[in-house]
Amino acid sequence: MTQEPTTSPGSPDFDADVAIVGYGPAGVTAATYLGMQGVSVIVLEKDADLYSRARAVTVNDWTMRIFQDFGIDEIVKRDMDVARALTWKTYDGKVIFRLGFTDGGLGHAEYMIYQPDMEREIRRNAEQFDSIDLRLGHTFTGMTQDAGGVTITAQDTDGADYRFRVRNVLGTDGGSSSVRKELGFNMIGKTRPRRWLVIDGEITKWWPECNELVFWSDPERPVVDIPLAKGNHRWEIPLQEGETDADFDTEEKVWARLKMLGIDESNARLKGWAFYSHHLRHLEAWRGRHVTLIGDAAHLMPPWAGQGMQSAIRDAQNAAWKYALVAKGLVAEDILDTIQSERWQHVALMTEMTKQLGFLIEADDPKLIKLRNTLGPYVMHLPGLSKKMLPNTDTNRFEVGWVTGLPKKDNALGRMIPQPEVYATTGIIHRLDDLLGQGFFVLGLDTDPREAMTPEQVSGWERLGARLITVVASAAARSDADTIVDHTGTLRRWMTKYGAKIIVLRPDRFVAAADPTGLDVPPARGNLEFTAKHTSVFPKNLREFARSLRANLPV
Ligand SMILES: O=C(O)CCc1cccc(O)c1
Repeated sequence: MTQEPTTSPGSPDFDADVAIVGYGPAGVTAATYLGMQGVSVIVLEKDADLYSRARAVTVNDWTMRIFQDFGIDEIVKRDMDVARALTWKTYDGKVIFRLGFTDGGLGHAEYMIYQPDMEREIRRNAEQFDSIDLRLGHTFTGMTQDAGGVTITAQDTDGADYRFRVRNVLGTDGGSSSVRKELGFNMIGKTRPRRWLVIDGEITKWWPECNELVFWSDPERPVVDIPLAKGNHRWEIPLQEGETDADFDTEEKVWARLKMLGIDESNARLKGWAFYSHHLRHLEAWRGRHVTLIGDAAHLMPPWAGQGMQSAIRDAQNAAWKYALVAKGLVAEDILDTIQSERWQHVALMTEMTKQLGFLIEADDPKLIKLRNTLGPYVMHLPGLSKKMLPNTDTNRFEVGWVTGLPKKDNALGRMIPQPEVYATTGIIHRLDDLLGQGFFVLGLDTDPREAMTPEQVSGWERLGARLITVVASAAARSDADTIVDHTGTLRRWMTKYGAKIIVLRPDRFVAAADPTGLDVPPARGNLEFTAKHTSVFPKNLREFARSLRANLPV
């Protein structure tokens, strides 16, 4: 049966402003941000129930900052354990490499998670938004695009066909994305030849190292040994030459492999196992007219740095506020091109970093192993190594996107602002984001932004809903509703480091504009055109950029 499109109040030609296809962590993140803005969303998710197996294992400070936006960081944390380090060890106990997680200044730690619990919580939170029309068990079957929008065809839980119409679509339907297939977009890249057996269990009796994240680095028995939250545990084991999935088709055979690691039925309960091939693939273009693909639908990386799901969540954050501006008619749809340009830089870096970490476990050439085991213990003491090798505030940066001007080493453009504690007129201490809330903010250091900006700049940002705020060192300097007190001096040091008295923050906490580079609202495509002319500063294309990042990594 084909139902005719219905109309929704507020947008007579559309059933909703946005369709989200896929309700994994990226889909929920995007839907939540849009729901918070009252933007109407139809979500299609083919599975009726939450996927019960853990896939992602960790979240870092940026992802937690997103959950803080949702007001649920303290809630999800109850089901998480703080992660401290990644350690590569040999079975005789020698530590060949160790990377500690450092405080990136974003206001959160790194956590080990149990994905089904985390997902249940973010889904539960999203239920509060009336503008989200969640259709679980509904399958996306196709779409047609025209100048005004997209008509989507879908199947409901009874298998009945129907269609509806939206302005824009966000494809968050994972590695096997139907939206991507419908667009006819193909990913480029490689699939690694090794197949991995991934075993999930629950600890029933403690064993040494059961709470340590260890990459057992042995050519015969390499294992990624991961303590998940709440007593859950995961072992990632590459299949050896000649082994196939069929060699692990019974519990007995899976136990036999675990027993080689010293784990048996007295230590753990087996919850399940699966086989994975690791992909290094991405789309050259994420956007096709009114449709943008993000997360695994646009890029795939191996798991060793715990960055796959998190990259998808960050893509969703980046996309959602832009989709909201477009839905409200505040910025031209061209802004959607900056989702890829901004996010690809970070995704490429995370992919390269993952490959480097993978080398430390997958190496099977005896010469390389010798080199790794000899040099690793020295290299790991190099100052600043974990800052180089793990995601942090410096690498969170983007250079090509929705900013006014050209991001450079010594300016604030495209950087995520740290999150110190601050207070306002009540004197109650808050984390910065909690005090600000969602939206655009113009921050003036000891300066009322209105006095430092042109009336056009002020009205341009206010049109996007910006609040103008003066940042002072102490309440004695000034105290009114538009003042925040940076009593730790963190914002002052950060802005001063980048030579800015005024910065404009986007809803994702990245700097869109700053003095002295310029305080105008960026054009819809930001500096995309502008950077193309600056090939001496920016590589000709982003693949080349990823290659240069790889060359600059320390191992
Ligand atoms: O191999 C995996 O699945 C991820 C291991 C991991 C966990 C936590 C942090 C991190 O950087 C990597």
